[in-house]
Amino acid sequence: MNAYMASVIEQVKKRNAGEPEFIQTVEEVFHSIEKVVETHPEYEKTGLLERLVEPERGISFRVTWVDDAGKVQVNRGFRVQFSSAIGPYKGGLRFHPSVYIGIIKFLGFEQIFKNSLTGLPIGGGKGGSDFDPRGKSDMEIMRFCQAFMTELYRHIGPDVDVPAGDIGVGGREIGFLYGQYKRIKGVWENGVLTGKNLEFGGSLIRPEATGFGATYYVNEVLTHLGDTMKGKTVAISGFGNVAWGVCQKVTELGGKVVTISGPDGYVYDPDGVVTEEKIEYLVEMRLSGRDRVQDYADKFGCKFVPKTKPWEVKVDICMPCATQNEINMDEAQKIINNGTKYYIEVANMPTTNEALAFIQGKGLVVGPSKAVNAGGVAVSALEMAQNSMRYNWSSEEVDAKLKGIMKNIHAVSVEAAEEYGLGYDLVAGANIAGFKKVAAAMMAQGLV
Ligand SMILES: NC(=O)C1=CN([C@@H]2O[C@H](COP(=O)(O)OP(=O)(O)OC[C@H]3O[C@@H](n4cnc5c(N)ncnc54)[C@H](OP(=O)(O)O)[C@@H]3O)[C@@H](O)[C@H]2O)C=CC1
Ligand SMILES: O=C(O)CCC(=O)C(=O)O
Repeated sequence: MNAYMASVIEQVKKRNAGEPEFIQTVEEVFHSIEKVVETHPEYEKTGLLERLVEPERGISFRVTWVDDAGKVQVNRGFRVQFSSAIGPYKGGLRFHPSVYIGIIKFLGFEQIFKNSLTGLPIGGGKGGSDFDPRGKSDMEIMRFCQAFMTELYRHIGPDVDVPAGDIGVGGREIGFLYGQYKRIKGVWENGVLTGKNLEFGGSLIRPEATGFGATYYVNEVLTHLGDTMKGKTVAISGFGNVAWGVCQKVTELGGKVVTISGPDGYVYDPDGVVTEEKIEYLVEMRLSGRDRVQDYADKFGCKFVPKTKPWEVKVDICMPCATQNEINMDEAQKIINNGTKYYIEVANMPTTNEALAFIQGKGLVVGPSKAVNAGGVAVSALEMAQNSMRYNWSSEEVDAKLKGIMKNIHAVSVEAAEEYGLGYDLVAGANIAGFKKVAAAMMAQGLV
């Protein structure tokens, strides 16, 4: 790596010691954009990379709430407003016990480039809490969300920062958060959050957008390579919001998802998660708050493998849909041994940098998460547009726009990789295309 970029990485490591996920994503992006930075000496003169890796603003706050037993609970809340170079900060909220500032910064940094790739005017941000929703009653979730928003409201707004869902945050939580925002502000500003229910300004297709978008992206890859989804077997991890959207769209396109997974293990369903009943059951399992995928195997009479990830199953396409760094070198080796041809990241940063390089080195076609899962935030931006217009598009209209956005993300990634002589490298292409737009906006806006 060139001296300028190496020195910025050194600084990132020093300043953010104890935040390995954040350091990992910075290294991953820098690895891809080296050739771009080399042809733009003005980036070094203006400290562009140093500015890019430092959030514009970050807040950490106490969230005090009372559980059903009357006991006072204290959690930690975060919002990192990473970059407003191309639009208001935009990105989800994650409620999970593993959340700490390093997770929020890694997700916020990824969001900058992902949001840029959508072609829509949205900057990068992310937030969340170490609150564990598992086993909590609706009332506990509501009290937590109200307490969280009681601090967050002063930092967000439809033209400032627009949070949405991520792991542990779905329509129910967004509803409680919006109710509290409205109560405090006393105005109808539903563009402040996305992922809302339809009755108060949500967009059709938002719940399924990440999974649908990911599948549209895979379809672009297959078409580009003269292949098709028809008859393909697909392994996925996770069983949440993203996973069920993938199951539904893969089925529609003629493929078959044969695995799902949870913290308890994975399910192998050779007939595929293809019927409406099975897909609806995934949604039910997630809403139950039990976080157990074995329930699916028990209900539909298929194989359950405890405490194991699904990558040992032989399939044509692997699509990790659960969480960060779920694929390390051991899991990557299994994917290679199975002769899988397409490795498509859907969860945010599901692959360690070492495993990603290994998989790419073995010649698999790799779709990077920033590009593949961008359909979720893209439809969130369409929700913002509908809220501003005080109007709703039909599901056909939103779906057509989503399809167009995913097609374009693939196309600009291909073009960017080719421009720098990198061939069909979708990882580098996505990073370069996302970065170039943000860098151009930063250069035009002066030293901020
Ligand atoms: N929802 C959206 O619109 C978008 C989501 N994504 C990404 O897609 C992925 C799946 O999201 P979603 O469908 O909502 O999630 P899921 O409902 O599938 O839940 C994630 C799963 O990952 C498990 N997990 C294991 N380790 C961790 C960890 N360290 N942190 C968090 N979860 C962990 C969780 O189990 P356990 O709780 O037991 O650990 C849970 O089963 C995530 O990476 C998310 O960031 C990306 C773009 C948009
Ligand atoms: O819809 C959004 O604003 C954010 C989705 C998200 O958190 C993500 O893209 O990882």
